[in-house]
Amino acid sequence: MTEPALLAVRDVVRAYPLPRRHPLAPAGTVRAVAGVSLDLARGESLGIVGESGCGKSTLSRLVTALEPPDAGRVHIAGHDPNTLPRMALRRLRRRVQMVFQDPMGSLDPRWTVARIVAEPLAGLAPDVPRADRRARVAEALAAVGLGAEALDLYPHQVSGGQRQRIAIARALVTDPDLVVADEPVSALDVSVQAQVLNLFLDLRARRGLALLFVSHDLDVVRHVTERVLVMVHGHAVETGPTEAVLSRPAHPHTAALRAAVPRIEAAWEGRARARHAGAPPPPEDVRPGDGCVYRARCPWAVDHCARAVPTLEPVGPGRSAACFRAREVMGG
Ligand SMILES: Nc1ncnc2c1ncn2[C@@H]1O[C@H](COP(=O)(O)OP(=O)(O)OP(=O)(O)O)[C@@H](O)[C@H]1O
Repeated sequence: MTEPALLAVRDVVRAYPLPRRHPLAPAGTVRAVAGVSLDLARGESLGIVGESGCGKSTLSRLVTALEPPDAGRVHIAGHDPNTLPRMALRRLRRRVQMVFQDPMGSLDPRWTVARIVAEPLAGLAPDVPRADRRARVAEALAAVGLGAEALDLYPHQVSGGQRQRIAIARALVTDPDLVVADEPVSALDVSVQAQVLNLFLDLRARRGLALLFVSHDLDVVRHVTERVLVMVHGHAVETGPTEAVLSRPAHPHTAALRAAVPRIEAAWEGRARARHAGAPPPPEDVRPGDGCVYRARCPWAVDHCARAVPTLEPVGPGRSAACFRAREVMGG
């Protein structure tokens, strides 16, 4: 019998209530993820890219079963985590771990490194005897290049790069098959970003780890992933081998992301600031069933794009794009 895919995601949808602009305004929802499918095999790496607010983080919460989808399904190693009994869900969670953007925010400042890294073992792997936990923690720290001297330190006593290594060690301690990393280097100094990215590459090679890597930074995704999925307003609009997609985009949004990195960066930072001040309003130009999600911004849009919704169609080896004019965008 063939082994099921490590991760199989089909048409997942996740909607959130919109903040009301006025008490009398009708309640609405934003579809943060609007019907995305993806597959990931053991040892594979997939980058999820797109602008701020396109649904990358929501998608990563769905695939790690931190949230259930409103529609569609997520299967991890053949199991739907949202229907599993509690003990079976625990066993499955060991196999999928997450690394977040801000290690300062995701590591408890009152806990030692030893306790932080051991935490998933206590919660998800109660079968690992207490006496063995410290050895497992030391092994996970060694895997990220930290020695036993780190065990009794607190997060504020180490550098930003080391904090992210600790977060990665915590993700590795249950010996997962898949790590989902959500912007894991964007809070780090540029000088340490490369070290952490190389650590992900190294861990993949040594442990056969599958990696789902969320980032707004195309260069970062290019460095660490073999395949990429580009999102716009909750939709997957292009997917395929990373190098092929980023060097010769088939969707106008991929081309815009690639061409306008400084502009996108500025917008990303602006929105990140706005989010801290309160949730930014979602784009007004998109309604489900209202033609192509990208058409309002698309330099290539034609009348047809307002009448029909493009679906992902093959555009090359292992590649697909959701654009009626993909072949023209590719210049072929
Ligand atoms: N818990 C939530 N409650 C309400 N709205 C949410 C929630 N999480 C996400 N959203 C909304 O869903 C949309 C997608 O957000 P998400 O954080 O998934 O995007 P993102 O691409 O990861 O953005 P960023 O790069 O800024 O993190 C946004 O409009 C956001 O405001």
